[in-house]
Amino acid sequence: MAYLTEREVQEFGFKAVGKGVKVSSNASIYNPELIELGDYSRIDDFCVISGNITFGMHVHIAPFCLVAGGDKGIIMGDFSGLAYGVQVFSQSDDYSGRTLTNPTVTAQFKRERKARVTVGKHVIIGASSVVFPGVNLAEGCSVGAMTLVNKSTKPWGIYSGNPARRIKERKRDLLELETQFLKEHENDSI
Ligand SMILES: CC(=O)SCCNC(=O)CCNC(=O)[C@H](O)C(C)(C)COP(=O)(O)OP(=O)(O)OC[C@H]1O[C@@H](n2cnc3c(N)ncnc32)[C@H](O)[C@@H]1OP(=O)(O)O
Repeated sequence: MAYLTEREVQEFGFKAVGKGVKVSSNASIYNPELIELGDYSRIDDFCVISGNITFGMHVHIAPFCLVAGGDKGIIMGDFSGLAYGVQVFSQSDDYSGRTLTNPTVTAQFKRERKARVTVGKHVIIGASSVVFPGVNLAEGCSVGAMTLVNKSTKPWGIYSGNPARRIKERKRDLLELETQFLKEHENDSI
């Protein structure tokens, strides 16, 4: 994958950018002045990243994801990630028929639902899943491929399906590995 150089990342105009951040030269980034990227976070090819967004450290966005932060924002915690083709929305049109829809129509004829999305620490979301506005994916959850997450989750569960259901408890072994990993990498410099 072709990533921007460290200097290009620094000069991109992000609100904040940590060390070791990688951004693909094939990603589409809008409103960089609203986007904060934590240490070692990585955005891969053909993603669209826009609006108010905060990534913690070691956040990974795999190819073909959409992260649409809008006004309300999307916050992703440390060590969280989106697999291929995940779409996270912080706003959506009114599908009931009470208003007009789509971005070619002015705001007075529409009623968009806008609400912040939070993706907790260590959350991983499987390929081609969709996350709706207002959802809080609590710390430690994993989400199976092709899942529709339309409601907030409780911590450390494995969720899948349409709509998402808690199918299993997620192990917390990774917390011990996190401690070891951070210890091993504490002297890394980039
Ligand atoms: C960066 C990268 O990782 S790139 C590759 C991206 N990887 C992915 O997207 C993989 C995500 N993983 C999954 O979807 C997995 O199936 C998991 C984590 C949801 C569950 O895996 P396991 O814990 O091994 O569960 P298991 O395979 O036993 O499935 C349990 C049940 O849930 C069902 N199920 C599993 N995954 C899904 C899913 N994504 N959607 C709907 N149902 C599912 C199974 O069919 C099974 O149902 P059954 O009991 O009626 O037979």
